[in-house]
Amino acid sequence: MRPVGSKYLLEEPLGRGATGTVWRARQRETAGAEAAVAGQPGETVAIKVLKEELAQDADIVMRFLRERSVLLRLTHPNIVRTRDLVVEGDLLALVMDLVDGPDLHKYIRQNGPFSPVAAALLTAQIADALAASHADGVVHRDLKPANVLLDESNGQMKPMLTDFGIARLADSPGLTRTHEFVGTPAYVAPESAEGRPQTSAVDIYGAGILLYELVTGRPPFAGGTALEVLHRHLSEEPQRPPAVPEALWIVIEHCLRKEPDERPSAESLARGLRVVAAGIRVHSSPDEVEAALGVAALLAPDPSPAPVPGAPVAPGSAATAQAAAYDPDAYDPNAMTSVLPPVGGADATTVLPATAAAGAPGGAPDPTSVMPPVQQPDAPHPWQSQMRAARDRNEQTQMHYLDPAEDPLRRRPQRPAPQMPPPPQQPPRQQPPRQQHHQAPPPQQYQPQQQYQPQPPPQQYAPQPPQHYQPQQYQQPPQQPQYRQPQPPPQQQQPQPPPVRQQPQQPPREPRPPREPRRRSANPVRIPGLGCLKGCLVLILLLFVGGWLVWELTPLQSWIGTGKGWWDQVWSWGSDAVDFVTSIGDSAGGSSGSGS
Ligand SMILES: Nc1ncnc2c1ncn2[C@@H]1O[C@H](COP(=O)(O)OP(=O)(O)OP(=O)(O)O)[C@@H](O)[C@H]1O
Repeated sequence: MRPVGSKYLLEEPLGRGATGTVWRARQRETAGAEAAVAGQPGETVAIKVLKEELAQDADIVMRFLRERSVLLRLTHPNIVRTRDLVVEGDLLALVMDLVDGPDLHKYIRQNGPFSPVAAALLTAQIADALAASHADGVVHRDLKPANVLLDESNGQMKPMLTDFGIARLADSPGLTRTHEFVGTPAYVAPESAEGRPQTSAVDIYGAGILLYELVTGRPPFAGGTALEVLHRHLSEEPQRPPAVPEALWIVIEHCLRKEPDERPSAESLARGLRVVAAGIRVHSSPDEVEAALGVAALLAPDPSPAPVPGAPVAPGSAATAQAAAYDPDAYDPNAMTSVLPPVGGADATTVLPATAAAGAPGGAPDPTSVMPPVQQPDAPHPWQSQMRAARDRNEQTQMHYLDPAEDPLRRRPQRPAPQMPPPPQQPPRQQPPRQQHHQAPPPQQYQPQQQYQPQPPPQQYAPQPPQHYQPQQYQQPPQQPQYRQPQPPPQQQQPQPPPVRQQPQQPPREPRPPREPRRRSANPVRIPGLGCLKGCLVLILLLFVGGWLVWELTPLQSWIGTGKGWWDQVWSWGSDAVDFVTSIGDSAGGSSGSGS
């Protein structure tokens, strides 16, 4: 079991999605005032741990924190409640209510399609959730069966919409750099596929696709590559399958209009679906049947769709005025966030930039009252302070980079360098700045096309020559080639952004002089022991054995005509030698004696 912050323990994974893994988890202690739901120790919750690559991206972390108040305040019987948001080191997690039941995608795979009545009633509840969030200015943008959980806890199936706010992360380059397709092609509205202005109508389109899938078991535009599916959304008119009653088809067809301005509001959709459900039952009254067939009258185009913050809005559309209130030129997520009422108590208020509180002191959100936050030019961004505060609050298992030179597992014994003339001076190496995720870059401008158009990968992830990623700690003396980096050729040194965090400057180490080349041995053949007494004895032994072999195995004996064995011959040679030495001694003694 893994702790998340100080308050939660991850127990087992429930599922994995494009943006992270959802875990069943347990509350260790009551959460602080910054959480929307304090919870009780021992309580079971669901925690979505965002993918590491997202959590390591300062831009996404900031985005996530900005979404905090959006996520925490969304409460509706058909919306999975977000209880808390955890930032711990490189971990980013959403704490949610645990829903006891499968998601709609799994349910359809296991049980097949719903009856038209059940599908209409289920989608009506999802439309209720959408109506509430749209009224709050929040567009889901990733509506699909996998994001609808079926709460079966009370003996009946209640659809619960989840993953609000996660789609906003998709706007960040953090996802597009992974070359994954952000969003699910089968559920993407034509305007999103084209990068056209988006409003809450994208959720209505998603609801239409979902309703179609609930009744038929598959979405209308599926199969083939993602591009083919997107193309079908743009160009193909869906055909009514035999399983879909006519009244229900009228609703689906209105939701799937290519032009977003022709789609109904979520509220109208919910009402229309209930009317249809009443008129397509087995025992419907003639009036109910007639009302169902006349449902088109209830599905008038939404006069004021909620704009997606940051998305360009079609000129002249009803959403233009609202969107203009957010920012006429570019999307400033802070402006959006600053209008949101604080959630969760006193601490939550500090989440918001100070200027935001003045602009929107709680209460119902009103997009027209958005006050852009006033920022001091050199002051840290309010969300940077918030990010730091969140990290500090949750910091438990911080990971630290360990200099390999200081790593006791990697460090080599250092011998004193021999006294050598200094090597020729190397030019100082250019140290590339290392992107630190603890400090965030300024918020990026929202690009609506970013989600579906290939983007050049952002600089911090761009493939670089290896020397651009060599941190200073990897500088090692020349005799440790495994840590050496190749000298960058001058033309490869590209201009780099200034480093966001200064590393403490380490005094430059003296490069070690290259080792003196090893002298060749004077004994290239390397006879063992040669040059010492042992060597002499070994040599004598070798000569003795060699002589024996030559004596015994060659016709040398017969040539000399001794007929003796090796030992006898050696003995007689030895005796001869002794006699010779003795005779010399005697003759020397005799001559000296005669002389005297
Ligand atoms: N609050 C929750 N309670 C219980 N189970 C949950 C909860 N949230 C998600 N799950 C389960 O976890 C699984 C993964 O959820 P996730 O939202 O990551 O999946 P996804 O919607 O397919 O992914 P994505 O939308 O990121 O592509 C789902 O199958 C869902 O059943």
